[in-house]
Amino acid sequence: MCTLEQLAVQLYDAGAVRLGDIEAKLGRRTPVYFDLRVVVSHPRIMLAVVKHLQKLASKIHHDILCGVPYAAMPFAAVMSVNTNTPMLMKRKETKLYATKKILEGVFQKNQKCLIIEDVVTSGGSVLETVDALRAENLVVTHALVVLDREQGGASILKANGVELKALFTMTNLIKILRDAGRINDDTVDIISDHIKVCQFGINDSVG
Ligand SMILES: O=c1ccn([C@@H]2O[C@H](COP(=O)(O)O)[C@@H](O)[C@H]2O)c(=O)[nH]1
Repeated sequence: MCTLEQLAVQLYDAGAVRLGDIEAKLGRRTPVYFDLRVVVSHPRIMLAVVKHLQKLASKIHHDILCGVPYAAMPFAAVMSVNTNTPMLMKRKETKLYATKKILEGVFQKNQKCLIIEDVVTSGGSVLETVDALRAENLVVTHALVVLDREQGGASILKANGVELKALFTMTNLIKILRDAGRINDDTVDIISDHIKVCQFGINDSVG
């Protein structure tokens, strides 16, 4: 299995790190955006991400997996197959005809569901999935994420009874990329300043 440092560089070289003045969720601006959707085009990187997620998952008791739609669903699907763990698919919107479901897949009340996510900023996307799972009497205590942007999402999730475990934090990812010569000190400073200033709290709208 490659190291997290090697994985960070592979993600950067595959185009998963976008730098500049970028529009993020709800019209907010960010100097860095992580687009982990590119990983579906790189099976070896997919496998590397998933193996690291599986290592974290192996320390958390769970019966079933659920990826946050849509970017994390391929990660959850590959983990499910590799570890022979059933998975659920959460829809963004409830299906309007036939089954009228928000969750697809077979599950039982009180099963422990482990959430898989690509990036956490405010934690709002993870919370939407937590709410849908808990509404169906599944037990959710943990979420795994590839990147925690360290903008308050982990604390908001903790306040909602969900412990977040990340492969990378923003701080260690940009340090790895700087040490590997992919980004310079100025970029590191701009991103670090943004993270300090752009924080979410439990009273902010995280939708
Ligand atoms: O760099 C980023 C930041 C966010 N995303 C996507 O947004 C949500 C996470 O934002 P929350 O505020 O925590 O809901 C997540 O589902 C990502 O897919 C991103 O891709 N890259």
